[in-house]
Amino acid sequence: MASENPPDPPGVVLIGMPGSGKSTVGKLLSEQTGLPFLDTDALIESGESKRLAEIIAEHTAEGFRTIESSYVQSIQSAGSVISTGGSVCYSPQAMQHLSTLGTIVWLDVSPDVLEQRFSDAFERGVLIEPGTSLSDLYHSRFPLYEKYAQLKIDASLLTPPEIVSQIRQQLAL
Ligand SMILES: Nc1ncnc2c1ncn2[C@@H]1O[C@H](COP(=O)(O)OP(=O)(O)OP(=O)(O)O)[C@@H](O)[C@H]1O
Ligand SMILES: O=C(O)C1=C[C@@H](O)[C@@H](O)[C@H](O)C1
Ligand SMILES: [Mg+2]
Repeated sequence: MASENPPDPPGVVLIGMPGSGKSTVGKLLSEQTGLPFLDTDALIESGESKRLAEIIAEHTAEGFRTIESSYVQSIQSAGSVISTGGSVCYSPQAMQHLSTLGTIVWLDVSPDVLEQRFSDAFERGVLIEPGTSLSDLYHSRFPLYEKYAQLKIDASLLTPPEIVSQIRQQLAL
């Protein structure tokens, strides 16, 4: 787990698997704390004027990672709540930049629960190899999320308000 001191001003950066609740929890945390909200997936879609699935289809998974990394590195909003895309963990440069914008909080949700939340991973444009399960993806990304997270929330059995409450308590927000 990363151990850098939280940045000032106290932003929050949410990372984790697709479907782990980063966007849902991020919006709620922003509403409760008054910190501005930014979703990097929305930033990319708006910048490219295309849906994520279209961008991935056009540029391949590797191309999407490069695009995502570039958008994330352009963010200047320290002191915000930033919900990231699940694949941002593949870019060390993006993760380094995010660590200057806020405390990196990992919403860890088990593959079983993720499966129940959505079954259309391919349609959503998740960077997952055909024939690979969400569970495989979870286990392959686990070490990356663990490496960059400064705070891990075991979020499988919690509601969004409960997750927000834990984050606020842990970060004194
Ligand atoms: N704690 C939770 N309990 C139950 N359902 C949840 C929880 N958090 C999110 N959800 C639901 O799971 C789905 C995915 O949530 P959300 O879009 O916030 O995930 P995400 O991490 O932002 O995914 P992505 O990486 O694809 O952007 C939504 O339908 C949302 O309502
Ligand atoms: O986890 C992933 O591979 C992704 C998650 C989404 O949030 C998007 O960032 C994109 O569709 C890739
Ligand atoms: Mg999201």
